[in-house]
Amino acid sequence: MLTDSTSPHLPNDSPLTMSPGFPNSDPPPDFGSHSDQAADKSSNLNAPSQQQGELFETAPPPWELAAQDDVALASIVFSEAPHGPYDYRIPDSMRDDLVAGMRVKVPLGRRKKPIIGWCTETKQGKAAHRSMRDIAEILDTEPLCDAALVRLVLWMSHYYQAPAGQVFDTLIPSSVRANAGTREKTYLLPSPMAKDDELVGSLPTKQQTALRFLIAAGRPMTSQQLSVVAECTQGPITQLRKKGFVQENVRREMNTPTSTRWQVDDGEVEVAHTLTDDQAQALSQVTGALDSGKGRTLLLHGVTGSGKTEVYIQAIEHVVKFGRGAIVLVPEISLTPQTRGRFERRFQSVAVLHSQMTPAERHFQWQRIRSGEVQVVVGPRSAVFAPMPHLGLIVIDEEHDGSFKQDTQPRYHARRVAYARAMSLNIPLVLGTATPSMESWHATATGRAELIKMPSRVGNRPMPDVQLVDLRVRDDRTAGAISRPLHTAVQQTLNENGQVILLLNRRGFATTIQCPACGYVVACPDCDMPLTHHRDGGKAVCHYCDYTIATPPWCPACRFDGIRYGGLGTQKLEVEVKARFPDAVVARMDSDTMRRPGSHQKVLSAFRAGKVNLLLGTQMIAKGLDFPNVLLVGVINADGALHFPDFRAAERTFQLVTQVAGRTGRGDRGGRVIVQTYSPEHPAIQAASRHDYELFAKGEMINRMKFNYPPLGSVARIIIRGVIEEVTEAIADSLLSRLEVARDTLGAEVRILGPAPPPITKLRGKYRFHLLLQSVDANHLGETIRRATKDFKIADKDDVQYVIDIDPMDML
Ligand SMILES: Nc1ncnc2c1ncn2[C@@H]1O[C@H](COP(=O)(O)OP(=O)(O)OP(=O)(O)O)[C@@H](O)[C@H]1O
Ligand SMILES: [Zn+2]
Repeated sequence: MLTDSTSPHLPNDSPLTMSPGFPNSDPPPDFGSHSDQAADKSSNLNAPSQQQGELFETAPPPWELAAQDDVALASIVFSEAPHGPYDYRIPDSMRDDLVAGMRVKVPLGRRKKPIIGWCTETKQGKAAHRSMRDIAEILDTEPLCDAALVRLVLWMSHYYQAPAGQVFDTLIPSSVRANAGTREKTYLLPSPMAKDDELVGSLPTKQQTALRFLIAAGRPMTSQQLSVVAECTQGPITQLRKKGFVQENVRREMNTPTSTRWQVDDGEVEVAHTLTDDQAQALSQVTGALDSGKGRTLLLHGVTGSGKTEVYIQAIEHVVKFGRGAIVLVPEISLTPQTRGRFERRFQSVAVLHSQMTPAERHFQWQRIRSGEVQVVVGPRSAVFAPMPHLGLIVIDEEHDGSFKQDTQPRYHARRVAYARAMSLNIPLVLGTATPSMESWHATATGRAELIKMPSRVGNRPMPDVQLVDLRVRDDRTAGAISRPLHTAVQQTLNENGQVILLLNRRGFATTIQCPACGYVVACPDCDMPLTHHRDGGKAVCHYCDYTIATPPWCPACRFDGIRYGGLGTQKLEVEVKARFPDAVVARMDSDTMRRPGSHQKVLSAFRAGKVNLLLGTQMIAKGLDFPNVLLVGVINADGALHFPDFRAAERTFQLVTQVAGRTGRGDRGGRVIVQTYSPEHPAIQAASRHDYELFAKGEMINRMKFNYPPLGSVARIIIRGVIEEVTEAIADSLLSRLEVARDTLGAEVRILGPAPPPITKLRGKYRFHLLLQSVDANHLGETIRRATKDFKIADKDDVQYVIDIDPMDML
């Protein structure tokens, strides 16, 4: 992200307007008419194609253009194939109502019924051919996306190479599209006829009474309400309607108001702190950026416990003072009551978005946000699309977190999108973290982002001492997962009434089930990955697709009955911990124990209250938690993520160890960290043990430079999947040749690798191949793929699909 060449606001990106008046290409007769945006222009690296989104309002309004054009047209896109855009004629009766960002119904192909599409643009133009079709119906009275969000959609569609219709569906939750939790209510109001006293006087008494009540009320009423105040049955009211004395007005309303504030009573208090010098300095840099009225990116690099949240809050207070609002993105797993509470206690009107909302709640919050009453939206990556009318600031907390990248189409990164949105609105984007992503760090080095440092903890608390335990040293090892030094430290901490956090980034009990006699590994038939044994319920589960069987008591291959459970998951660790420290109250936090809504809160408040002595779990315990009595953090195996075939493996390891280490030493009693590892000399682990981000970043940047990996270059990945291995590979091969041709025609500098089987060779019953593309110029990369995949059709009978992943976050 943040590479110059792709910055949406840069002028050199720019003949990108949705310029009306561009010649229409010949449309396929059955599919409406191809829109300008789809007009076939041979791609040219220096003049990106017309469909590229432009985030700024640069196009003159349609009526200022070419007077010879004579029809009102709308560009419509669809979330299902064919995606469009196609041009439709806007009937005169709809001309004043249709605006980009609304949904419409239009005829498409030979379909019997009109289908739903999104309007991306209205314009004046020439009907391309006589049979050009008309918009059938407009579905929204107000656009669901304002002009700026429509531009964001078009930009995302271009950059991530995903159909605009799909991007719209991502921006606007289905609960909003379906009006979840609302119903239509019919209101009555007097018609002009009711002004005629003589006419009214001629009505039967009951009807007259009812009508006079309605007139006196001076506001629309439902017939129910009217019958109550007028003390009559529905009969007279129905008569009034029939005779035309009252008119009907249908409105959509929320069924029941959903409570907007919850868990305010979690026993915590939130006071405005007197800022430390670091915080005050950071805040003034952020408010300076806010007051500059410019789009700027600020990277707030503050060590764990440096009080970044307080800086966000006071910056948002500044924004709110000017009648504007802010969006705060947090990783889904840090949407804890603690985070929520911090914001809810400090602002009047907060909307917290999370994955466990009902559709009605989601819709309700969306409407609240759009109405302008919400000051702060807090939520995971999708909150970047919150329809705030006066957005003044976007904050991304833990900006390095992998959950900001969506792993289904459109595969967007919330940081990249937030950047695009902020720059187009000329507002600052604040990225906060103790462990900046290499992308953001590089941006500060090249001047595209400003660096703000908070190098010390609140109250000048020292960073915790980190001790590395080399698991290769036999004397320290035990039969279990906990080494001798870690065991001693846990015992000491418990004796002193301190609390302990243990991190193991693998859920389940045993991570492989293998037969010692024949070597057979129990694997998922659909994914070819080893199944993980889960003790509760005696299940073997595929962690990629959730395929579940009863754990086999003997080897399915050779019937040997001594099948072995190898590898270590959080369940097994829990058993070991309970055996070693029988007096301690232990809680486990992983996605298996945290399935039910509210389970997070339950465990964390028990931990806060001191009812739990030892908390163990996966990475969900590594972030954001702020508990002063945690005196020891243990990392069971720091190498877990280190040996992944991924250029980000070291970065992830550094982040995880640093973040979890940061959970201790946050109170007056200090704290220490024990990290168990087989590679204590690894630079990522060394740097994490010294809390030295810059040391890590420097070494890592040199590694990335060798191969032009991001952030020094751009990467894209194309995954091809299909049911028949040979067919899938053949299609991957033909895609490769198209990519090579496209690259050579464009003269683009792009390295293409593959097709090769990725680490996960089979997923949900489909074979997989991938192609990796690399370039120092994101534009070259994007254009090459766009050109190669344009008109690339795969026969239905082959049953092969491909997905494009721009800036992929994993290579699995
Ligand atoms: N100026 C201050 N004076 C006293 N306490 C403060 C101040 N600012 C923040 N705190 C407290 O310090 C603790 C740490 O703050 P916070 O959780 O914001 O840190 P952080 O930088 O986000 O850390 P992490 O990256 O580990 O999540 C919190 O309990 C917070 O209430
Ligand atoms: Zn599977």
